[in-house]
Amino acid sequence: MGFNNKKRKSNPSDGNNNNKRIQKRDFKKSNRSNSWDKEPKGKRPARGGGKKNNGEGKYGATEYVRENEHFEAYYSAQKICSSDEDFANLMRVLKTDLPSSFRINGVGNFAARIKQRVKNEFATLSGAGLEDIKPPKAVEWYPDSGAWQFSYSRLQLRSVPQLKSLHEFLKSGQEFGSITRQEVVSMIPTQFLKVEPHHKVLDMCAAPGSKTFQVLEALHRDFESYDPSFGSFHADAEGGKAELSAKMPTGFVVANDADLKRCNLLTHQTKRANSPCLLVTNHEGQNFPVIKGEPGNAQDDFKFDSILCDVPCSGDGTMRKAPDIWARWHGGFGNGLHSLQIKIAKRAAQILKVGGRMVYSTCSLNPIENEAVVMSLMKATNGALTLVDVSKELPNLKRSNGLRDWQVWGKSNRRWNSAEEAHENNEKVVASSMFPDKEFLDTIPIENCVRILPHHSDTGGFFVAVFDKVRELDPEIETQIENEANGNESKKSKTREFSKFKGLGMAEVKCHFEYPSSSSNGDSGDQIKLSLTVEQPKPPKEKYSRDPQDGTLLFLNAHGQDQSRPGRKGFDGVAPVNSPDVVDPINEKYGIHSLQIEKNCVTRTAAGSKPKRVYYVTPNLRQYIAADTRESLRITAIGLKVFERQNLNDDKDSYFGADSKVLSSCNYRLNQDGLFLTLPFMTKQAITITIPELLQILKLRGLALVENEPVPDGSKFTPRPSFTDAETRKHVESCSQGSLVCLLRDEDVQKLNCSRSEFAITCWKGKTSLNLLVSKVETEHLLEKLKAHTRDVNDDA
Ligand SMILES: C[S@@+](CC[C@H](N)C(=O)[O-])C[C@H]1O[C@@H](n2cnc3c(N)ncnc32)[C@H](O)[C@@H]1O
Repeated sequence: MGFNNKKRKSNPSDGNNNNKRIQKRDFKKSNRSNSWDKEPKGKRPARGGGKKNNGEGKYGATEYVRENEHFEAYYSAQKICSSDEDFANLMRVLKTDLPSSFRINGVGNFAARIKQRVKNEFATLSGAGLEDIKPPKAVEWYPDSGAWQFSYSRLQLRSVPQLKSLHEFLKSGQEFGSITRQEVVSMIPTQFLKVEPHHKVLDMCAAPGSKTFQVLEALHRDFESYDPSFGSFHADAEGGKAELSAKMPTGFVVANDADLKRCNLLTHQTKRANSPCLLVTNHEGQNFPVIKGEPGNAQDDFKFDSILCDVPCSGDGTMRKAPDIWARWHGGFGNGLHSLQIKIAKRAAQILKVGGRMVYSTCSLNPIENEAVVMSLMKATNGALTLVDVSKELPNLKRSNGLRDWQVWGKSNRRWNSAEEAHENNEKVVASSMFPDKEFLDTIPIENCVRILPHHSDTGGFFVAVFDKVRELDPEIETQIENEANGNESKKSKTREFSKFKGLGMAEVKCHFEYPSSSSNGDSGDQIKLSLTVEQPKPPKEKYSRDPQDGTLLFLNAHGQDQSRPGRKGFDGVAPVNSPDVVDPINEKYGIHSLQIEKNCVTRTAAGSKPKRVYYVTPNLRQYIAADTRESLRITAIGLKVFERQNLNDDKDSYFGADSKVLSSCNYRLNQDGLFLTLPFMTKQAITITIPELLQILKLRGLALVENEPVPDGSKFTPRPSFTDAETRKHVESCSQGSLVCLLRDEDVQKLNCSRSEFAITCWKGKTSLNLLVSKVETEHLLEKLKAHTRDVNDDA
């Protein structure tokens, strides 16, 4: 047996080192999970052994040895199954590949059609090559057939002709955002969280964001029936605005992760939800900042209604998907992150509102990461939390109860009777909090924890515990949690202070403090080592090279008002942007004054430069970040992009043949993703077109303004047809150059039985042509959707 654990530091209980190791592995996995064409996770040889042969395995990749006597002995001793037979069943299923699964995204009117298609077309697949394979089936416990599971391998998906359309559907659906590939068990915690549209939610360990996406869906659930009316084109524009504000969630979600790269991945994954209620932050969960400023009471700490702690863990519940774990697993596999998991859960309990709900989850089978953490949390919070009995919730979900007793083993695969015994034998990571405290356990309903075992419903393994907060934490416990967090934070601020000169072309002095290992916060009085390094200046980074990390988060402030909170300053103390330059031209161009950009939008910019992108943020989320007067939140993404600067001075000066003099009055263009939000407020730059014109624009990615006038098409000029309808021509003429929106006419919307927003597209009017400003993927999707709608109409006729 070759255990690949040599790099593990001797004291993993602080979590940091192991954390990084596990994060790195997770990150690779999540990248791989984006494609339906790539090999299954874990189909790579584990360093240190576990490989069965070098030949081609079942699905064209190396097969793994899926056996580990210590694993079997450990979990048999933990009695995670009800009988020997049940355990044998578990072991059998653990050694098989995990079926694939996906969730149909509830956001958007398209969801119902997708469900219908899956039910009618894919759930009934049969024929040659599929004899031994069950067709996709709806996940029993997931509401409204919103989640599906199937067992085709990727090779089968690619090569069996009957599966071709399913394969295409999965690929394009994932890319466009109508479905999300997600493990069935990973869908569970958010269901127990019971998010309501008015909830302020914190997802503490959120990347890569599959659960955040579910939270966003829950927040936006009333929004699904929203169909914007457009300022100048709809008789009931005021009604449209009222509907927008009635259906826009008043809640929001803060999606946090300790790993910056993974925060960016999360931003990318959740972009498809088009939500102005999302804030992405980059903190260690255990140190997540407490913001002063509960609405209406600036003195109180801000508390969340719902908190999800999907903590980093050893992940041995994912063995079916990541079979390399078999070779690496040992008796101490679940010990390394136990202390960190407790710290994260305690911080969550502190910043949860009384009456709020918190869900703790892991993809581990291990009681050390599960029941032992729950026990420690319940002890630490001293009655402020109740461990909720959720046996009546999600009634079709097969599960078993939390364990009342368990054993603690070490990496030598020995069982320890106490932390002292383990320490004497050099297993320093073993902590007393890992051992079941029988007396205390008798006082809590630990069986209320939910264990999902892979053989219950042919899934991965998972653990969930649901807590309701029934009273505030005792003040001394609050102080203790706060001190732990502040201790860690103070280390960071010292480093920050010295990197103040970053990017100014001066030599940088970097200070590194090393605290004695016995101290978590450097206050122990033992010697602290300080080392200094001087780094020569690097060439300044290009501004806006990434988005949205660069620059400082600022509130737009059109007329120098709102002095109580003029703007969020960066560490370099830049002042808010001179925003009339931004706000006034946008208002003028799109007639969008009533959106109140200066009040509702934020941007990131460096001193003296114009913002590149303008993001809409819902009022309560804006209030939350505005309350962060100490600027302790490290924000990596926020809100929904509604306008984007069109740079007229670079090589796109004559963008699509537009006149730069005309455009320089407003060089911000509309963003397709934010249309549902901007449209009801627009009184200019929106036109209606016919169905054939829409079809042509989508197919040709634009139309000429004068018949057959050669128009720029990438690097060459090609003649394109023009608009055929006289009314459309009049509309196009009435708009100024730059970005505008094309919509279907009301009668066509009715004819196609679609919503007005479904086929609203942003275009760019140049001197000679009108060009699409929608990505290629989205264009294809719109085309497909338009064809489906017209087919339906023709079929009905
Ligand atoms: C199990 S994954 C979360 C999966 C995510 N909830 C989802 O459903 O997509 C655990 C995450 O915790 C993050 N993490 C590790 N240590 C952390 C800490 N101290 N605080 C917050 N996040 C942490 C990792 O970067 C990783 O993204």
